[in-house]
Amino acid sequence: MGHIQVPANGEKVTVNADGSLNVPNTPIIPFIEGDGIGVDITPVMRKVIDAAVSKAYNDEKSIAWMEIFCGEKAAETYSGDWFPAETLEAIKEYVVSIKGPLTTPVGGGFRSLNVALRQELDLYVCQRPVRWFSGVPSPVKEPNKVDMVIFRENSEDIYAGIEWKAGTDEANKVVKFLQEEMGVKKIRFPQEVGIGVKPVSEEGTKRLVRKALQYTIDQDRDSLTLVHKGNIMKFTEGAFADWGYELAREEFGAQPIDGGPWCSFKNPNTGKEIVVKDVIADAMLQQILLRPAEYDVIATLNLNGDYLSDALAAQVGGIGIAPGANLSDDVALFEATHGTAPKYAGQDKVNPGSLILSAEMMLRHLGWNEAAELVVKGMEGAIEAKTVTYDFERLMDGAELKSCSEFGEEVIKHMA
Ligand SMILES: NC(=O)C1=CN([C@@H]2O[C@H](COP(=O)(O)OP(=O)(O)OC[C@H]3O[C@@H](n4cnc5c(N)ncnc54)[C@H](OP(=O)(O)O)[C@@H]3O)[C@@H](O)[C@H]2O)C=CC1
Ligand SMILES: O=C(O)CCC(=O)C(=O)O
Ligand SMILES: [Mg+2]
Repeated sequence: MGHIQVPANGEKVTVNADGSLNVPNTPIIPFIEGDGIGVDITPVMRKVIDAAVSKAYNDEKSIAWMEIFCGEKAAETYSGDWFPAETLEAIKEYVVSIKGPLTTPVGGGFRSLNVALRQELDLYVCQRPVRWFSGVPSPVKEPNKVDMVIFRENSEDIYAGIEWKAGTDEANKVVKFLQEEMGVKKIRFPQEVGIGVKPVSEEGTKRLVRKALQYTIDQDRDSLTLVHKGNIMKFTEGAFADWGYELAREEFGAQPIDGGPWCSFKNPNTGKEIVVKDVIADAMLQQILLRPAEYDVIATLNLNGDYLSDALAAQVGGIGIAPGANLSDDVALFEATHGTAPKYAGQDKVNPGSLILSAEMMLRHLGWNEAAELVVKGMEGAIEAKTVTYDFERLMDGAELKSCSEFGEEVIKHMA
């Protein structure tokens, strides 16, 4: 049964044949409130975005928010269905939407609702920009040197959840197949072993790296780094790097540097050199701490991207301020990097910055850059005034502790 109420005052965003968007003055934007702290941060995000849009366009534009359901609120609304079909349909039909974090139901048949959403909608890019806002407390000496954009492959890898529990018939069958038909002798304890599969394809890799390189060109960035553990997992992570370089050479005309595999090409818009390089994943975790200025756009596999996102976020203030987007060729679903932080749920305490900045990305995606600029101005102003939530307050000298909703009010105040 349908539970989505379509706002009467709004219109749909549509996609043109060339992939660009038609954005009406009152676009209908579906939102999922989210579990845990979703109840705290989502209303604050909406209020901040409404204020920015109203101010930027003199009330000539506004967002017609449309609540859609997933996770715990869906289970309550749809008699136990955590993942309603009409939610998926709405995300597809309305093209641009935003979500709060989701918990995975225990025994609900889903490994992760977030991963399921990405898979069902083929949102193959997880784009996570990481940059420092002046005044944000950081554990590193020069957080201003961190300015990277992660393109995390969002549909493949060990993250796809193809695995079998130890001791089950399925796990035993896979082990038997590997040993008897594939000649595998390296399974250390074959009797009681959980076993997983790591699919990484040429098509999946190339479509991700293509998006990352196009972004590098469009945003006039300096380099793209392929992050992988190909020295150990040669045919999955190693192939990711090989296919990434191949794409750079074949589709972007990159030429090898000193015999390769690093290569470079000229940005067709600016003539500036773009370097395509690679770094092994464990070394990358050191590099981002010691030499962050050398890294710009990053393309990586699903699990590496998950780890890198939180590690990089920590360098610029933590996951309370880390935004993101899940993208296919036409659908965009914006979401924070963090999860449901259940211990803080309903306390009006956490930092809504991550979801606000995810919505700021959404405004830019809609072409509403003036409103996006106001959001950034408001965030910068609130942080510089040291009126911040607990996560920043505990690390800042002389800061004034604000609740989640009060921080939202501060952001709005500083848009003026
Ligand atoms: N996309 C999604 O919907 C995601 C969902 N999840 C799910 O969320 C649940 C909880 O995961 P968990 O591993 O605890 O990770 P979380 O990201 O939910 O929280 C970990 C810690 O990060 C800090 N934190 C998170 N969000 C904020 C915020 N808005 N403001 C300030 N600090 C914040 C808190 O740190 P401190 O304690 O130091 O204050 C918190 O305890 C799991 O079910 C997981 O699967 C996880 C990641 C993404
Ligand atoms: O889906 C989840 O529960 C976790 C996902 C996650 O950590 C991420 O996408 O960064
Ligand atoms: Mg994560």
